[in-house]
Amino acid sequence: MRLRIINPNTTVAMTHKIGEAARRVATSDTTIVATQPADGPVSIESHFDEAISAVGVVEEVLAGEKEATDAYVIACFGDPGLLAARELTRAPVIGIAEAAFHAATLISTRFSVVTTLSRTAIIAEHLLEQYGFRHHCRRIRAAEIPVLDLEENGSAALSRIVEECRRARDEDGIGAIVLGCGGMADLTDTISREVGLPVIEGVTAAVKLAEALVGLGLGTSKHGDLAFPRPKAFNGRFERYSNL
Ligand SMILES: NC(=O)NC1=NC(=O)NC1=O
Repeated sequence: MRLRIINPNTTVAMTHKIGEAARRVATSDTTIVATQPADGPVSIESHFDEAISAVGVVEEVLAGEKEATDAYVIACFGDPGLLAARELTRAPVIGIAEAAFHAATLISTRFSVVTTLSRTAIIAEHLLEQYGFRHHCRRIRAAEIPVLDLEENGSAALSRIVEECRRARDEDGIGAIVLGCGGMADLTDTISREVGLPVIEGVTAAVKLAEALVGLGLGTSKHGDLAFPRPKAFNGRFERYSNL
């Protein structure tokens, strides 16, 4: 199968990191295509960044539809553009937050999230509510690191994430920790060893869920609200979306 993993921000180094993490867990007959939009924010740390990045996600799904793509992963913890992307394809589209929450509830009754900046915590909170996992999550913590610090060798990012994971382990009464950023895709093993709890990271969880859905012959339902958008005219810079 061909899996397109979309980094919704425009930082190529993070796309490569996400792609490598995905390839480490994918089966031998899964081809991973890791991409990012040409236009958009270098990192996603606010509602505004999310809104702009959703257009890039849509562009990447439209591109994937021209290449016989079997599944898509949206590799940003806010799952930007997830439902819009699902309307554009019959393939499964999985967000890394949604995937991580599902995986966490299958191995623990309670989990905490450790994300980047506390101002993005509300985005994860909204997703927990939307996906029905609110009562499984004890707390959404932030290591207070800008997303792109995760790309800086020698930054304090890893130590701050580990510290916050240790606090979650000791204070939250949980069985697992969810890492709240696609940029943490390469940190799972290190953090799990340091903290001594199962650590779930959304990129790898989403890849395996995508493989499972494709293996079951399941894709995005076209009955109801995820049907293809009604053809219509779009004006201005979005004219290319007319009558999709
Ligand atoms: N909570 C987050 O840090 N989300 C993210 N921002 C990005 O640019 N990628 C993410 O996964």
